[in-house]
Amino acid sequence: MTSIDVHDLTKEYGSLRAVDDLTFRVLPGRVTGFLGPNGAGKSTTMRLVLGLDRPTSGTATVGGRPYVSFDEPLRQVGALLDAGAAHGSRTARDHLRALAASNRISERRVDNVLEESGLASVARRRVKTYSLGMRQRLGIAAALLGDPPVVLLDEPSNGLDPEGIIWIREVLRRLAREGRTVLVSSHLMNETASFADHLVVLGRGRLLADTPLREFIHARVRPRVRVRTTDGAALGALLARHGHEAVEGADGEWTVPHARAEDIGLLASGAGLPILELAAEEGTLEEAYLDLTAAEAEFTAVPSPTRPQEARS
Ligand SMILES: Nc1ncnc2c1ncn2[C@@H]1O[C@H](COP(=O)(O)OP(=O)(O)OP(=O)(O)O)[C@@H](O)[C@H]1O
Repeated sequence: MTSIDVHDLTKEYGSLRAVDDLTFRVLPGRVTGFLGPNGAGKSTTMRLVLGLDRPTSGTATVGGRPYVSFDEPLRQVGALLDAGAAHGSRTARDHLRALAASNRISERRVDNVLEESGLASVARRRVKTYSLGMRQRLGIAAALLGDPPVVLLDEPSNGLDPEGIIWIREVLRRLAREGRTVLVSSHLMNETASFADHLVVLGRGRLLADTPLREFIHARVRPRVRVRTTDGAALGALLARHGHEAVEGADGEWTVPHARAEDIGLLASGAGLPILELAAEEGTLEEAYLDLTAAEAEFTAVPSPTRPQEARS
């Protein structure tokens, strides 16, 4: 089983603690979304896993070994950290061929990943002529080149067109289905919700959550029911009589927190109100994430400085 293990990991840059005593495990067979505000320490953690930086203390290993101990690392771990990493004066094909040669990967595999990433027709163009999205596709192609059991991608959707976003989503789901270990950072909550099974969330270098996606949402956002009938006012009164703290929307529809669609439907039809719309609404990852990070900001907020008029008196 090839997991990524981060144990008591700390990284300081001068007086700044970018990663603060972090412990978590990324398991195979699922996509783990790696979330957190700007500067939370996601990229630093990935760099430490990839041996691109040395930890101040603690360890980061892949399959129980430090990344630097692998002879042919691209066959063990595929990574996209910086889409600008390819040499601009090389063609995409030559870039991948050089990577392949240094890791004993076949030329056929180079053609396969060029095809898979949608770059086959532009593979002989110099990378400096590539758009952001094309560079991003090349970075993802390089990450997949060695057919590795572990894949780390930092913001893979960045710059991709809608077709590319669907493509990367399907690639991530497939990698997980094949039993690989997949860690993906993103700021796009809808996107993350579409491919992740599990989440690791950082805030100021510390672990805020390590939990399945569904549980993360359900613990923070109450499900609700949306209901619309021919008589909004009567429906509102009915809901209030039954103890529901419902909120009326602009079109006369009501949103009922903490309720089940079947209960609300029966209630309305029992009162003779024709139902025009009835839907159970799940909370979104964005709502749950903002709830968590707002709570974190509150918890760590520094006391506001003395106001000027108070200072003067
Ligand atoms: N080489 C470095 N030297 C000094 N400080 C650094 C270095 N690399 C990162 N940092 C700092 O470490 C903190 C964590 O940065 P990091 O890039 O890991 O965050 P992130 O979660 O990936 O953010 P983003 O979502 O914006 O990419 C930030 O305060 C950043 O300024």
